[in-house]
Formats: sequence, C-alpha cells, structure tokens
Amino acid sequence: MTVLRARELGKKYRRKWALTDCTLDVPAGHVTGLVGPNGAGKSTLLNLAAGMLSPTSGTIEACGGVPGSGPAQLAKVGFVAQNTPVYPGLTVADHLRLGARLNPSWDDRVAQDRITRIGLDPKQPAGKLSGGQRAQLALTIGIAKRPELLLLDEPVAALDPLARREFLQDLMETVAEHGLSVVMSSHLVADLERVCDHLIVLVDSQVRITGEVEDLLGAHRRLTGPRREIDSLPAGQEVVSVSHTDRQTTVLVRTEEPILDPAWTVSRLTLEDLVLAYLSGPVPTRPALEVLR
Ligand SMILES: Nc1ncnc2c1ncn2[C@@H]1O[C@H](COP(=O)(O)OP(=O)(O)OP(=O)(O)O)[C@@H](O)[C@H]1O
Repeated sequence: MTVLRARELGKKYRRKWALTDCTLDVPAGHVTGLVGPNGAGKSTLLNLAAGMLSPTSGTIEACGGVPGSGPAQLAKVGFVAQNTPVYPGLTVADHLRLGARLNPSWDDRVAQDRITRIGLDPKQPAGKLSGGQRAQLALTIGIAKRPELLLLDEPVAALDPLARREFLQDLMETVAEHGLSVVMSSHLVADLERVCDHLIVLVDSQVRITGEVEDLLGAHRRLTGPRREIDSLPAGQEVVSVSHTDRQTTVLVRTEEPILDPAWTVSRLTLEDLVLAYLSGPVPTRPALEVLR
C-alpha cells in the first residue's frame, strides 16, 4: 500500500518553483527520510502532503485521499511543522485535552506517559516552554493522534541528543506496534541511518533519488583507482559523483552490474556516503552512460 503518492507534483510561490516534477510513491509501514539542502523543497512537499498548501501542478494523495479534504482525511494524517507551532496561552494539559477533542483515534495513555517521561509540567503555558520542550509537546500530540501517516518536518532539530535518541526510539516502537508510516525530513543523516528504511533525496526542488535504503545501498558502489577521466566507464554504470586527487580518482556509481575493471578498488557505501554524493551538486555530464570502446 502507498501512503504518499505524487505525480508530476509542482509548487510555485509567486514566480519561483519550490518543487517541480515530483513523482514518488512512499510505501506504508516505513519510516521514510526526506533529505536535501536548505531550500530544496522538503517543507513544501510535507506541507502539500498535509494539505497546508495546494499544488500548482500535478497531484498528490496521502493515505489514498486528497490532502486536507475533510475531517476523515485530517484524522488520517498527522503533521508536525518545522517551527512546531503551539498555542502560547494554553497549558500543556490544555493541548492534550484539545488533541483528545479533535482527534477521533487519540491515545491519551501515550500522551500522558510521554509528557510525564519528558518531565513537562502539565500546568505550564506552552508559550513558556523552551524550543525543545515545545517540539516535544508537538511531537507527543503527533504520536498520540494515532494517524496512519505522520509527517515530521525536522522533528529532532531542537532536541538534545538524549531526547533525540529517545524520541526516535519511541517513533520506531510506534511504527512497529501500530503500523504507522512516517515521512520525516532531517539534516541529521546519522539519525536517518538509525531509523529510516526508505529515502527521498530532494535537490534543487527535484527528486534526485528515492527508494528502499537497502536497495539503494545495494545499487551503488564507490570505485577508487589511479587518476583517470571518467568517460571510460561501461554502460549501465551511472556516475553520481566524481572526485580527483593528484593521483587518485574516486567515482560513485549507480549500477546493478558487477564492476569488472581490475583498476578499480570497489567498496560499498553507507547511507551518509550515498546522501552526500547526491547532495554534492549536479553530475558534471553523463559520460557514464557511454559504452566503453
Ligand atoms: N511562503 C513562501 N513564499 C515564497 N517562497 C517560499 C515560501 N516558502 C518557501 N519558499 C521558497 O521555496 C523554496 C523551498 O523551500 P522549502 O522551505 O520547501 O525548503 P526546505 O528544503 O524545507 O529547506 P530547509 O532545509 O532550509 O528547511 C526555497 O527557495 C524557499 O525560499
């Protein structure tokens, strides 16, 4: 089942396209990492999925429905926005009461347990919480809402390292127990490496790569060898990035084929290697698709 489906989706703010030609399918039951440089369009995509923005072109479906199209759709999708908005005049307890009132699948035990564990004072006005505490409150509401799809825009950015680890642990347990699907943007690739089994890399408002992390890692190799120009790679090896030192060339390739050239030392990538290679700018040309003569 697909929880997020975009077809040629685009969003334009006045004259500037923030997202173009975005086609992707996010499968249910996964934690999907959404990565990309600042301004790549991650928040725009999440806001479109939550129904906070409407597409300029193309289509998007979340949990089989049009984002933001009515109460049933709103109940299915949870969204914790980047600035974790809360009502400053309402207390922590008020927020939980409001969450219970507005969300048909609200799990009050989860909400109360989390608030106690984090050490938030239920009587404290949300406007007087620290940035990290505010984020914790918003994330607690997101999880206790028990949506089918939870969209998180840089959820852990404001959390201290221990809180971050605990939150990601909570998230993984919720995914395992309740079959929740999560799409979360983050710049912290190490965190994504721990929790994500699906990946979307957005660069310059376009999807550069998307898929199961395991498949993506299996389809990429790092080739290191004596310095050479990269127009000599066989067909079927798509160059993702190239770097040279005086003596050495390192090429990151996407390929399903074995690497037969003995001049290359071949190694596998970590998720961080993969993400950084796709983030590190456009491929110079596409000589990798030329046939070696
Ligand atoms: N409300 C807006 N009005 C005009 N332009 C906007 C608006 N929101 C975003 N943009 C532009 O759209 C582009 C994509 O922004 P977006 O916030 O989606 O990026 P992002 O990948 O989430 O970035 P970051 O990692 O910095 O949060 C950027 O160039 C940004 O300046």
